[in-house]
Amino acid sequence: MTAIVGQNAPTKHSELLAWVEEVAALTKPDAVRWCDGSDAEWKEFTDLLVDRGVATRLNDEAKPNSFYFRSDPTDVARVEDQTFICTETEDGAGPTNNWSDPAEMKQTMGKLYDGCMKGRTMFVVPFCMGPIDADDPKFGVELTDSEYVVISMKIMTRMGKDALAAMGTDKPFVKCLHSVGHPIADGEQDVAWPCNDTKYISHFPETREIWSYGSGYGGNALLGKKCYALRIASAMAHDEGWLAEHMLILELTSPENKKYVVCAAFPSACGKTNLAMLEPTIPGWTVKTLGDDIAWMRFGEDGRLYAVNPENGFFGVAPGTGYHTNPNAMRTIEKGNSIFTNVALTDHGDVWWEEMTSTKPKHLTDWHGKSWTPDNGEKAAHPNSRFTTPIDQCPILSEDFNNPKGVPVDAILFGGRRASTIPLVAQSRDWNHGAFMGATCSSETTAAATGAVGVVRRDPMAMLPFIGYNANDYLQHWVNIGEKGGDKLPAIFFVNWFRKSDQGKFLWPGFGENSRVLEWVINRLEGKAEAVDTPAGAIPAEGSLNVDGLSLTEEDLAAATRFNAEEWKQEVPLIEEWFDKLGDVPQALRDELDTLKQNLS
Ligand SMILES: Nc1nc2c(ncn2[C@@H]2O[C@H](COP(=O)(O)OP(=O)(O)OP(=O)(O)O)[C@@H](O)[C@H]2O)c(=O)[nH]1
Ligand SMILES: O=C([O-])CC(=O)C(=O)O
Ligand SMILES: [Mn+2]
Repeated sequence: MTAIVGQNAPTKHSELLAWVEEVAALTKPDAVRWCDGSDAEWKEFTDLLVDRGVATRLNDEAKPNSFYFRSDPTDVARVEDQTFICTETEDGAGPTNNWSDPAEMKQTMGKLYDGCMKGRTMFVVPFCMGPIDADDPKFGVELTDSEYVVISMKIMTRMGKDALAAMGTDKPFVKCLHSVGHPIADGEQDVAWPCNDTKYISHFPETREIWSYGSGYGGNALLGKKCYALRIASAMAHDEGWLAEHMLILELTSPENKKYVVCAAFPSACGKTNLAMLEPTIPGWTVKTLGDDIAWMRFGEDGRLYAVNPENGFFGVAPGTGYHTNPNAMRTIEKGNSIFTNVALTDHGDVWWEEMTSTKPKHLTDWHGKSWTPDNGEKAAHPNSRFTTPIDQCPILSEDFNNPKGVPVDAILFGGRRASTIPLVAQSRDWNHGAFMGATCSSETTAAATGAVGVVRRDPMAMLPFIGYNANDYLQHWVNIGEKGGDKLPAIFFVNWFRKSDQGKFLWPGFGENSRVLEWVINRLEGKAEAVDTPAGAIPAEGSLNVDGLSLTEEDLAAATRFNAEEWKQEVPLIEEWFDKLGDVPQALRDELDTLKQNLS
């Protein structure tokens, strides 16, 4: 194996070479292949996957150069129960993460990795999170035995020979080890979606390493995404004085032609992709997209916070995406060069999912590979089925997407999926109140992670599954950023598109109409919108939210936007319970809870 690694290696990076050799010796692949990220490589891999019957090439007229995958039905989402933060002390991982001792975890997983790539090729996938020409480019190398992961990483990151060249001979990189955990014995046939019932998604923030085993699903297997750009990066950000957050980034231009940048943190499958690509329904406003899932925010020379999207593609929730909800996502995927996983296949070789079109096709092949008709009572696409598509195909991509310095942030929104209590929009009094809003954010669980759907849980800054260290230290870091940034920091708001009527209907139409809330947010920054102070923050005064041309009854509008003291009195003990669970919550946030209680009484 040494010979194979050494001979073909297009790098002289000694630490990388040694690590590739070490992993190859452990996992025992049949071959090692260095990936260059070229179009020829993409063609070779996708041809091979189609020949093997693993992928289906979509109809070239509908989705050129695009491929369809069905996963194993057990491997469809992130596995939070099997996700670990491995730090020297248990306190390092804090009260919200699964903790394991690093040495113990490496021993357990070392046994699983032993020979796990037999019958497969180990791919070496160099990548950079964020622009390669950044001042301090953040490199990674993923070693994986999955071709699906390689082609997905080509879409989602700056992957291949340019990243490898920029790493030189000694630049630091995050070691990302991944195996589907499904060796092929001599003479055995491979399966379409190899994986293993035993899964571990482990992070070693102190040594900046990731070990993933047993899953091929996005958030578990594309290690540049949640594992690196959130869990490991949040630990880096803590040490280096910046923020790595589960946020979209959008640029908004007002009718006066003034530009603003808004970042928004919503939990998984709660509307980031949709808001990032929003088509405003109000005249004169335009939106451009910078990112739909992750924002890295650093202080610029002028003392403001600047946001960069470390990714290079979208890994978006398919169901609910259509021309009526997110036309820009549809236009992005229609250009092709995309991967679709666990959606349904039409009889014409195109893809379909629930709510993509208002009428359902007469016949489909569903995500299980079974014949499907509209009357069979089952969903054709898995609720967490996804499209993987290059960001540069987005018709409203901001010119600043590749700007290594990022864009200065004017406002941060936190949000969740709450049927009651939380008003459509509320502005925080100041940074610490905003951090309190983020820290106490709660949301109904979605299909993006395995486990029950629709259960309300606290999800601080939409980062509960993604904080790579102690959650209290993370919250303290937010407070510290507030002290450092002072009055140059973005204003913080809380939004909730998901409040429901007593009949269980969404009160607010959402999607493009959310532009009205963005307009109110900007008008607040400009001192042009009236608000009413409530214990939950400042909410729109009557008439200050633009509802021109919106078909919504007065009652529904009032119900969507109102502050209800009774509901908030019920919320307080839940927040107290949450803080008790966290334990060592920053004093500044405990003070905010006291203020809330005082204001309510
Ligand atoms: N009612 C309502 N639903 C929305 C709105 N925006 C998004 N959704 C729904 O939220 C779900 C997922 O939204 P996405 O935008 O893909 O979620 P995301 O936050 O990008 O999720 P991850 O990629 O998992 O981090 C879909 O089912 C959408 O239809 C909205 O304004 N109102
Ligand atoms: O990580 C994933 O698989 C997809 C995602 O954005 C999330 O779950 O928040
Ligand atoms: Mn996400």
